Amino acid sequence: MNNSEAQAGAQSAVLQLSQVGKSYNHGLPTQVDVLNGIDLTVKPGEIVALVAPSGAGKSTLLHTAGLLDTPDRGTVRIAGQDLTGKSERRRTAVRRQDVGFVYQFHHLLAEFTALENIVLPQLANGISQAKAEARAQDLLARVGLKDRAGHRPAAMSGGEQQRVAFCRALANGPRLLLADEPTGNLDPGTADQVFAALMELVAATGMAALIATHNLELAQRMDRVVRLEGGQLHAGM
Ligand SMILES: Nc1ncnc2c1ncn2[C@@H]1O[C@H](COP(=O)(O)OP(=O)(O)OP(=O)(O)O)[C@@H](O)[C@H]1O
Repeated sequence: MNNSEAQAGAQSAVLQLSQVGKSYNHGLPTQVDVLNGIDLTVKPGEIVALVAPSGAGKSTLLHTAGLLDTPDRGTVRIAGQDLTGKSERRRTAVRRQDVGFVYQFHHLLAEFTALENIVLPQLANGISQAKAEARAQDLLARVGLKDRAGHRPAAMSGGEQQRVAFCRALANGPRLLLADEPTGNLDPGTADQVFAALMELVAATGMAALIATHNLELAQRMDRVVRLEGGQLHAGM
């Protein structure tokens, strides 16, 4: 790749981490470099699997990429904007607009229906009730949950709840989806269904996705696998 190709690639990237570093010193003389020179580019429509041994820094990496945490070194760019050292207000605005998160446990609001859980973040973002409901219905239909719109989380299976959590993460049309073990709590068959729904959503929206998983079989089905170990990213498992 020549310089202008590298620049063009960087410009079209949704997420670009350059030489990102993060250290903790635990109050001890020895410092732990959890992230040490991380370079990662994720483009629109690309799903990248992040695999890592427990404690390797997977959550730290996802939180840094999603602007929930700040790196000690290096730069984090989302949709071409360098957000390193920018105000918390600006970072929060970009996070709300451009980043969707999904966790191992769905964290849906128990007293609200599936539809309402997907509508609420849109209302908070200034979208009208009618538009928000239409989008929520559309997202639910895409993940095969059209007839569960009126169900509360307690009346849905684990896999259904997690599919609703994906819809909620996508409610405001983020460019980047970050997921931390989104199928970690599900049996293999359900994990498969949830993953298929995720693939469908990424294909339909052209989002970029970085998905941390311990499930190597699912990881292999993504576009690319990166492994975090010793503070660095390596290609493949
Ligand atoms: N706020 C903090 N202060 C000090 N050390 C921290 C802090 N957050 C994380 N660590 C340490 O950094 C390392 C990476 O933590 P992180 O939560 O990112 O790991 P992980 O790969 O997500 O782990 P798991 O897969 O077990 O959830 C761990 O050794 C952890 O103890």
